[in-house]
Amino acid sequence: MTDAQLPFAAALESLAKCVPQNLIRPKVGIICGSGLSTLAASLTDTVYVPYGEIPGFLISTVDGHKNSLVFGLCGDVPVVAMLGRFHAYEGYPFQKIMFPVRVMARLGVKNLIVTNASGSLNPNIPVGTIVVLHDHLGIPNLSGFNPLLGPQHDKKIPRFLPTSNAYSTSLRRLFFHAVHELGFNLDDFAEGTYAWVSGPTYESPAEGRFIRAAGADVVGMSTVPEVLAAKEEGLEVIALSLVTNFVIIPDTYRSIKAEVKAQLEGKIVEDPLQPVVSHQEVLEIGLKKAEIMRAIVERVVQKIP
Ligand SMILES: O=P(O)(O)O[C@H]1O[C@H](CO)[C@@H](O)[C@H]1O
Ligand code: HPA
Repeated sequence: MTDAQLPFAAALESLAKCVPQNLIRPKVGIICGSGLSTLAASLTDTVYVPYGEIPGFLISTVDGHKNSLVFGLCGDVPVVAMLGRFHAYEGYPFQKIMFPVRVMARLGVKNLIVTNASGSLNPNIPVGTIVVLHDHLGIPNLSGFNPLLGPQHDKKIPRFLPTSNAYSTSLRRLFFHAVHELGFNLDDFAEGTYAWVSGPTYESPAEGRFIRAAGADVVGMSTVPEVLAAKEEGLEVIALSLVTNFVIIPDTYRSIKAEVKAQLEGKIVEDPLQPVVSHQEVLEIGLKKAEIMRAIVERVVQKIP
């Protein structure tokens, strides 16, 4: 499928039928990451449209993703939020993963707030930190799986999209002003580079070490396709990553050979518990921190000129 075959007209028509006039031209779009669907909880006058009722939309199969587009007011600003997103590891093609962003752009959205859950690779960025992305390292982009590969579907969109300016400096500035105005300490928030991996496996230690060495601070399995589509559509983008776990990157490996040798010498060898990451843990941190994220996102939306 190419972008030209995506059902834009049908999606817009179906939304126009169920969303009232005062909400159908949202100014800001929000994508809620894993466990972060409550970001839209403070919207008023809400209208929920299940993804299943929008032509061209997929169904997220991941826990913590709610499968509705919600239109509503944030103060007096009309916004649209995706309660749940689509990931490549679900077996979905990139064109379809990016489709909702392109629909948002056609509805009139000019600013996109993308959120996600991520693992930290940086010892200075603890679990629970909200990281404002200033760059990304798209591992699939570098290995022949750039989401924008394919025919140029719209001559108005540049064939060679620059990405050095992917993350809006003005929205990032608004974010830190919002943090300050809400009484939070700026030093509790971080700025960093997001490594995008395809998933669905969490990183092996060697993979974690590799992307850390390449300069990433956090890692996740989403966001970059949406950001690329948003940039193609001319949107301003801010991406907020909630660190839900540390990527396990031991300095040394436990030597099973040494342990067996010790056992053979009659020594007692402990078998320590080896921690592993789980999506449950990701969702739990999301639940704990979503309220702070919601308050800041709400304030940022109000401050967008
Ligand atoms: O990026 P979001 O959708 O927030 O979710 C993150 O959490 C899931 C893994 O726990 C992956 O989907 C990863 O990308
Ligand atoms: N790795 C990749 N994606 C993630 C992680 C992680 O450690 N945590 C949440 N999403």
